[in-house]
Amino acid sequence: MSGKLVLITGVSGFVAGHTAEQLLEKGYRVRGTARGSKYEHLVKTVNRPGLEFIRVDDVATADFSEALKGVDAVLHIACPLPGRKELDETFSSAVEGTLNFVRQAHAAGVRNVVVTSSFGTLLHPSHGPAFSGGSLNEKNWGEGSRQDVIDNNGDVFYVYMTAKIMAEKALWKFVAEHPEMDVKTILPGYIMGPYPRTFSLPTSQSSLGTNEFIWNMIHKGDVPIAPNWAVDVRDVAKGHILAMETQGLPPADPDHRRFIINSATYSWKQAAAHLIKARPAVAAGIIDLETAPNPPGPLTELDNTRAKEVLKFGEFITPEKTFEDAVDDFSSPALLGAIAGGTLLAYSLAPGRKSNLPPGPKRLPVIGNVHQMPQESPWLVFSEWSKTYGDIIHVDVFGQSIVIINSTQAAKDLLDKRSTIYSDRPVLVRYLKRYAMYALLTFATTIHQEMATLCGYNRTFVLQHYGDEWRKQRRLVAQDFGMANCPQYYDLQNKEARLLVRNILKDPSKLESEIKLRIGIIIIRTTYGYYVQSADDPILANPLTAMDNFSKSTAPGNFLVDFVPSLKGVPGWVPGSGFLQTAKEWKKIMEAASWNPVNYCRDNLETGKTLMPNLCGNIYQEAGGKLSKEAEEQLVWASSSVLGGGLDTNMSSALTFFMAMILNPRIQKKAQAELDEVVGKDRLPSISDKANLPYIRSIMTEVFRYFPAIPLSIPHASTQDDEYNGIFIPKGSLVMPNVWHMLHDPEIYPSPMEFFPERYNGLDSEMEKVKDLAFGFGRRVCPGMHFAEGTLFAIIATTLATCDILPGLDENGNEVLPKYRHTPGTISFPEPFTLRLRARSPQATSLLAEVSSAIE
Ligand code: HEM
Repeated sequence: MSGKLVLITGVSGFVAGHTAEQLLEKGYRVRGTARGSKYEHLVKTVNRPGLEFIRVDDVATADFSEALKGVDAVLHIACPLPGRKELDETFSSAVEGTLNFVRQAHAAGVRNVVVTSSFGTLLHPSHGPAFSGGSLNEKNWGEGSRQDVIDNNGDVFYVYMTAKIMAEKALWKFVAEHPEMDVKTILPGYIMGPYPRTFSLPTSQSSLGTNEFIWNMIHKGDVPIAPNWAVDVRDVAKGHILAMETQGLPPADPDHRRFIINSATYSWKQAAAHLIKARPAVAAGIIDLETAPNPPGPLTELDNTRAKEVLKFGEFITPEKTFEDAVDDFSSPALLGAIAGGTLLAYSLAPGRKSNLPPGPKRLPVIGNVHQMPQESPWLVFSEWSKTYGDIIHVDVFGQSIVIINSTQAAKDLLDKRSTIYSDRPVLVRYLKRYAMYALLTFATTIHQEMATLCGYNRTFVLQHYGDEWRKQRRLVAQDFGMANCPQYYDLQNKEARLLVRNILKDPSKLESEIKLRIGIIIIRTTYGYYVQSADDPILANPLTAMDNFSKSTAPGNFLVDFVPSLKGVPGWVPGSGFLQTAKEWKKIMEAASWNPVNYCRDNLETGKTLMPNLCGNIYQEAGGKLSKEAEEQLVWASSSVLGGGLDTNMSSALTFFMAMILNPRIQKKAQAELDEVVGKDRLPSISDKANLPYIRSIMTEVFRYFPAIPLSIPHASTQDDEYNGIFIPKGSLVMPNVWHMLHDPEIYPSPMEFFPERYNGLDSEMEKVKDLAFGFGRRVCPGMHFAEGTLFAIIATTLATCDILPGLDENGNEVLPKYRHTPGTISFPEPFTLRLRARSPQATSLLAEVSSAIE
């Protein structure tokens, strides 16, 4: 068939590039399709006799008539990956990406068609069959459905495999209707190996393809738990060509026309052991794989007998050679140079996408993005980075765009002004989770991990995508805790603040537990109309246990399912699937914690036991005592977000207040003078005094600034491609405002590490600027901010009016001052410290003693 013309789609890709090279070597002529910018690049940079290019932008919709002219056979290798499209769009572009091309090939009279499919079509997207021993052959088919993907929260593997299954099934349906077509499909394992030399080398880590696994393995990275089916890219190319050349198979029969192309099952441990010997130069970069999690069951083989017998494939390249050649390519100066220049901002290399980083050595090295990601107090590290990289740091962590914003202006421009496209919450894709969890985003991953999802924590709107369900739940909370409604809860907040001070005065060692209890009481009472009696009251204790489980479930590495989300489909008997049981139990606790108080509220409305007003009670009363099932569910999950959103945050700020006061006796004196003058000593202050107490307001604001409870806010996600000041921000970016940095900018807040309420000159307009940052942005801004201020103000004013706050003492009676140190996590607390309270006067003590602890 020498001299015949073969059309290859997506010719600049890893497999297609090798296929083109091998065809040229065999004497074929090759026409390759490429998308716009790649096409331009190829035309300028590649000049090889027998090889021509044609521009095709979207395989799902393009007109291939020009491309198909005079063609003898076609190899359809271009593969539209799931990317960040809507689900239906992903599926239809996968199916149409195949059908559109094959239909046109048929219309153009081209019969010989080879289509690249995937091992993913052989098994269920859960990967269960991959870890059950035995072997898979071409007769196996995976079942994937849209509902399955949704049930698995859009897990990337589910999306990818389901799209591939749908596309290949649609193809065989078409072939059945057109039996004159000579179609074959190629099902490769994990494709690895060297890059084709005719085309440019990858220019970013995220474009290394599956070779990225090897790259990570030799750069102190981690390796995925995968079925370990290894095939050399050159063999995949060879498989396409042999399939194209093989004639006379039974027509329209997928059972004889699908070909698994796979060399062997080859574990990471085997690969590591081999490379340490064969390529000692990379040995130091390989982590100890003995500690890597084991697959959940015995690996299944991919049976390549049909390729050997029907295609006369001959010997496959061994995985050892594949790994060696890939590693050799990695150390080629050309590839290293290309990557080192661009990985931090992989986007910057695509046309129209710009880097904001200066060229040259200041760029973080390629792997540094992940390994340099700070584990503790990342806001402090990002703040340092801003000195080098500027106000917007755009990091690519294994293909996930993360935008760290260190400037108030940029945060407001993007998250407030463009809130229509920056109000989503991130779904952290598998790789980001896998790698960054260890390093970067303990805080961000806390909100979107698989275990957390299994336990049902993703149902409250704090974690939800920007959409209808979020909107409905949020409306309920925002309306009840909005500014105008807050005064209805002042009495309760005042009373609990007073009981708090009275109890800590008695026993200062209870500082933390008492703050937690009192804030818990306030929130449960205002949300459900139930007055919590003690810390072990199940109505408070259950949600606290649920929150605690949430932290455990989201702690990096605690649950294997976080590493392989698709394990959720694994049957319970598979070793290692114990997490399913735990998830079940924790889900039960979460459900009880969320439903019980709502049930209490509803069922006791008529008896009068439900204390009014309260969020749920108000909603039931408005609806005449009964809600539809859907509305009730919304209320349950909306109300459960109040404790989650309001407890730790308020508690952190209250602790910061006590810490700052211990360190600043001068400020205490000045605040007490204001309180004595405005409120007098005959009564306790109240939230209604707030308007007349500018210095107390300034202290409260300075608490928010000095030690913001959520220093990196809760990350938002973008839902559209965007550009800001020449920087391209891709759709799906995780956007993280470094609020701590903004509130410690010395240009705006001189001597930022000093607790200095005078910096606001008593001006509310200046104080608002702090709250504008500390409570988040745009449509996601904290709906409880006014309510939270009420609680905190009551605690600050009551404590200062009645007590002096003194440092705790060590065992020798020496004063111990607290240190400005953060605990890790999304919500950060000052590190534990001790204090003493001293009543300012007998009168203050008796005013506190008079506070009733009756249920109200
Ligand atoms: C000092 C106390 C508090 C601080 C510092 C604080 C801060 C924040 C911040 C920074 C966010 C993220 C906003 C964003 O994504 O841009 C947030 C969200 C949220 N907060 Fe607060 N908060 C506090 C108290 C409360 C209280 C008392 C409630 C209960 C009413 C509450 C409920 C929520 C909820 C439900 C969200 C999620 C909003 C959404 O995703 O749409 N917070 N908060």
